[in-house]
Amino acid sequence: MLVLGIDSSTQSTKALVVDADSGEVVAEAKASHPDGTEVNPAAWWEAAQSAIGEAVAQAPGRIEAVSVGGQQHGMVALDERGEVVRDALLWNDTRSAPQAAELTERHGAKELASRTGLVPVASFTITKLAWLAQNEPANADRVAQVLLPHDWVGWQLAGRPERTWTDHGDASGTGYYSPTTGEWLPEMLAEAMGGRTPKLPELLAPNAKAAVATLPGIEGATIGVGTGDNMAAALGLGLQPGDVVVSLGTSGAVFVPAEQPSADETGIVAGFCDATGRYLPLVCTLNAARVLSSTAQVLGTDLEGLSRLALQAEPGSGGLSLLPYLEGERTPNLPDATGTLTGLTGANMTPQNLARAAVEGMLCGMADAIDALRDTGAEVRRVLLIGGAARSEAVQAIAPGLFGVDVHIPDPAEYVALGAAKQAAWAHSGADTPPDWPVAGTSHPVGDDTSGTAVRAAYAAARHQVHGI
Ligand SMILES: Nc1ncnc2c1ncn2[C@@H]1O[C@H](COP(=O)(O)OP(=O)(O)O)[C@@H](O)[C@H]1O
Ligand SMILES: O=C(CO)[C@@H](O)[C@H](O)COP(=O)(O)O
Repeated sequence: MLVLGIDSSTQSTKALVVDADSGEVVAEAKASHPDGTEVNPAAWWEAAQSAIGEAVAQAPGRIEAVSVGGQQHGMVALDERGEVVRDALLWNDTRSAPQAAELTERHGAKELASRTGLVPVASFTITKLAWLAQNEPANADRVAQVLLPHDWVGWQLAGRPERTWTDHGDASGTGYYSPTTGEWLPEMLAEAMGGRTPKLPELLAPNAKAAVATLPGIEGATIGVGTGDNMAAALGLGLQPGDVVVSLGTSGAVFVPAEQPSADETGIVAGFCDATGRYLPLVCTLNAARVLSSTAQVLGTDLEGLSRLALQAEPGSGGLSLLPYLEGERTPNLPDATGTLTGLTGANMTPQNLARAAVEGMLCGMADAIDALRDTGAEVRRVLLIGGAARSEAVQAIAPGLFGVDVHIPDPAEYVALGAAKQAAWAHSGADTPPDWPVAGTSHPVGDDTSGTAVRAAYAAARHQVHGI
């Protein structure tokens, strides 16, 4: 039986056709999304149709089920007719930072963490809706329903039926959902929207059959409930207790499977649900893979060239530290920050040191995130490194020393789309548990590499010097 998994993430849509019995990927395709932190969802649909069309054309049979994993938190506001009211504001759009601060001021971080699992930052959907209500009231008046990116793409696959739906994983990133009760908090949404009460999608179980596809090429396929991209990656990897994932895509996301919901009032760890009915505490930065591509551009090289240069420099980059807040930052909560390179001298300002400082700066943020998860009681047995930038040799070589634990690199694959495919197979089977597909990879033991301690100390000192934290 063949199933289709879709990853509608920040930079692109990926489609994988997977053999549901073996977990083997039999066809795949990708289509780009436009740049920017506000995007017309029509661009996601165009990319989805293109990637699905190409993948399905290579598939050796009929697609029985499909699911969508999508970038989390994006605000997709629809009017009475189901048309988008304005371009979606994405998770990495920081304009709603003042609304996040207002919400926290009004309710207190402790209360919000215990009610919603989150302390608001500009990424979360609720702050974007509050921004809309305050800045575009005429648009806010037209909002009849709010969806998340994966909800919207799944709804298009089904031919835009009357019913809309979502899952608990992606719902837990809105700020108007309770991970402890598993229900929406419509009063939070109404308050953020100045008393307006848009409809919310129906919350479905992780293995629900949500709808039936109408898209030519996959007509009649069961549509699974879908989920957020990080929840889909966790499902695709089949995590064991103590497995911490560091996902280096547009965002740097660090997460671990958990049996209980979390409520971190510091706001560093977001208390999300996963895509199996359990939980996924997660720390997310705005700056990951693009730190490397921007640095490669400055150095006049490509990503392989950047990796080669970085590996020619010594740990510590000759005294350079890069605070990589190129898009502002979410963790730490510095929405207006810019990047800073500290420690420059005539002697150390080499392409090799700059390249290594970019890799170290990106990974130091991830190492801080692993510590934050540990601080909430999470067991850290090993790190699994995934996402586009995990393909970099320099990243693979430098990560174990900075993280201070063994790093496992699952074979390069689209784990979000694979998790979505697994969810589709689960929904189609009606089984109690998702299928167990093998994931191959290579281990990079930390050994006696202690160079990371000094690198992280220099990075922390630079952050303290520049941002006082
Ligand atoms: N070999 C590599 N080295 C470093 N970065 C890479 C490499 N291959 C891909 N990337 C980066 O990975 C990013 C895409 O990763 P992906 O996980 O697909 O992101 P997203 O899910 O946010 O769309 C791009 O920014 C790309 O430049
Ligand atoms: O905001 C978060 C998680 O809270 C991001 O992880 C988004 O879900 C986007 O992911 P990528 O496109 O970078 O994979």
